Amino acid sequence: MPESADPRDRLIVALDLPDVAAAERLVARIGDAATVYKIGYRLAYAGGLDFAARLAKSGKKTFLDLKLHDIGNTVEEGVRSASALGATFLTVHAYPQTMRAALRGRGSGLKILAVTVLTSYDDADAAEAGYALPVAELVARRAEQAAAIGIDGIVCAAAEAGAVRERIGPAGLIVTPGIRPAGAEAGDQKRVMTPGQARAAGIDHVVVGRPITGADDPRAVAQGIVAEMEDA
Ligand SMILES: O=C(O)c1cc(=O)[nH]c(=O)n1[C@@H]1O[C@H](COP(=O)(O)O)[C@@H](O)[C@H]1O
Repeated sequence: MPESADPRDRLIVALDLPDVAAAERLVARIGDAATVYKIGYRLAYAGGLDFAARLAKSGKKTFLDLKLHDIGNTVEEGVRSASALGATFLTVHAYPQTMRAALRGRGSGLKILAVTVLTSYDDADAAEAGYALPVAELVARRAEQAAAIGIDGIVCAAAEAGAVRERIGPAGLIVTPGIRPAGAEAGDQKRVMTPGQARAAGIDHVVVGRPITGADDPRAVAQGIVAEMEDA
């Protein structure tokens, strides 16, 4: 994994907020304590894509969490459009057909991250959805396929980081949501670790939303997460 020059780059703040005004307020409150922001469904469908382009132009790194999965042509052209927004990261679901199409469509500077198994899933959820493999095996299988295809990074739970690193090698990125500072509510996250545990497991970036967006002092929480990973 390429050592990040700036430890703040290890934290990706999920801007899961109702509108651009709220996102602008949060980014301003966090200030220089964070450098990477993720725009997902909630904000993307509320003007967040234009905001993401502006945020990138302002010098922040942006992560378009659109979790693309469709027929090849639609994924390829969708990634091509997304590449024009100046983002650093974009998610697709880790289906081989989708991953191949995403690589065909991406512009320079955009890293494609493949979502293996959502961190809200445990083995029972995977079985309910019709997957024969337990989560850990499905993550490993998808990481192996992603590496063979040439995908830039993997989204998984920190619990799977070791198995994923074995399959993608040192250069691949491991990005882990489902991160909670000690004592924070897990909510709908089922595969959870603290920032320090995740860093010790060898991840490159953590994704954190509600512990920051819901905090009285979001800047302090962001600083604490970065510091905890520095100490791990
Ligand atoms: O692709 C993602 O970012 C993602 C993948 C995954 O497996 N689990 C997951 O929680 N996420 C996202 O990471 C963020 C986690 O938010 P919090 O649970 O509020 O910290 C949300 O924006 C999720 O959409």
